[in-house]
Amino acid sequence: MVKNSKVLVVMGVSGTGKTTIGKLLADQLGYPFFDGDDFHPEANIQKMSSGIPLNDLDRKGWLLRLNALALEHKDSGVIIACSALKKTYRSILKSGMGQQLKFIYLDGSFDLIQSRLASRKDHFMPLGLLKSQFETLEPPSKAITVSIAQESNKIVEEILRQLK
Ligand SMILES: Nc1ncnc2c1ncn2[C@@H]1O[C@H](COP(=O)(O)OP(=O)(O)OP(=O)(O)O)[C@@H](O)[C@H]1O
Ligand SMILES: O=C(O)[C@H](O)[C@@H](O)[C@H](O)[C@H](O)CO
Repeated sequence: MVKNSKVLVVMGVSGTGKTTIGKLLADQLGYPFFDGDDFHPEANIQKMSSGIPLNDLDRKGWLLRLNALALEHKDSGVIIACSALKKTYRSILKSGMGQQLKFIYLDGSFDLIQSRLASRKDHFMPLGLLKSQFETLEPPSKAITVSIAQESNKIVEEILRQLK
């Protein structure tokens, strides 16, 4: 229920639509939206921009910052876009949150995401890192899972339906 889970983390690989869907969802629910990309230290951005995937250590401090953001908005509500690729990353994000944090997993095929990323402009994440994103991904078993092979508004409608 939205009532119990006011902190919603929109997750999935690069280009799956976290920012697009997260913003629309935030508008619908009246919660602020934060893009995890804006919380990376500069070194992480440099690394990804030069085509090198982040490792667990690179992501640790970033995930802790996002956990602090989640805790800060525990009672008021927030939407956070974060890849949250591994189970251990999701544990860090969820720390101290219990049932008040829910993951929304945007599920899509490599080919579909590749084609969307190929036409996306002005973003630091190179297309070449998509393979490593899929290799790192451990799909969540307990998440609201929605296929991205549909129009954005339909995805949001389905998420809202599953949150009820
Ligand atoms: N449902 C959709 N239908 C068509 N295009 C979409 C859909 N969702 C997102 N897109 C497009 O796909 C591209 C990737 O979306 P977006 O930037 O929201 O993904 P992201 O998961 O936030 O990526 P990143 O993690 O790399 O920041 C964008 O160009 C966006 O406009
Ligand atoms: O965990 C990661 O490797 C990162 O979060 C990436 O997923 C990017 O930040 C994001 O997707 C940018 O496009």
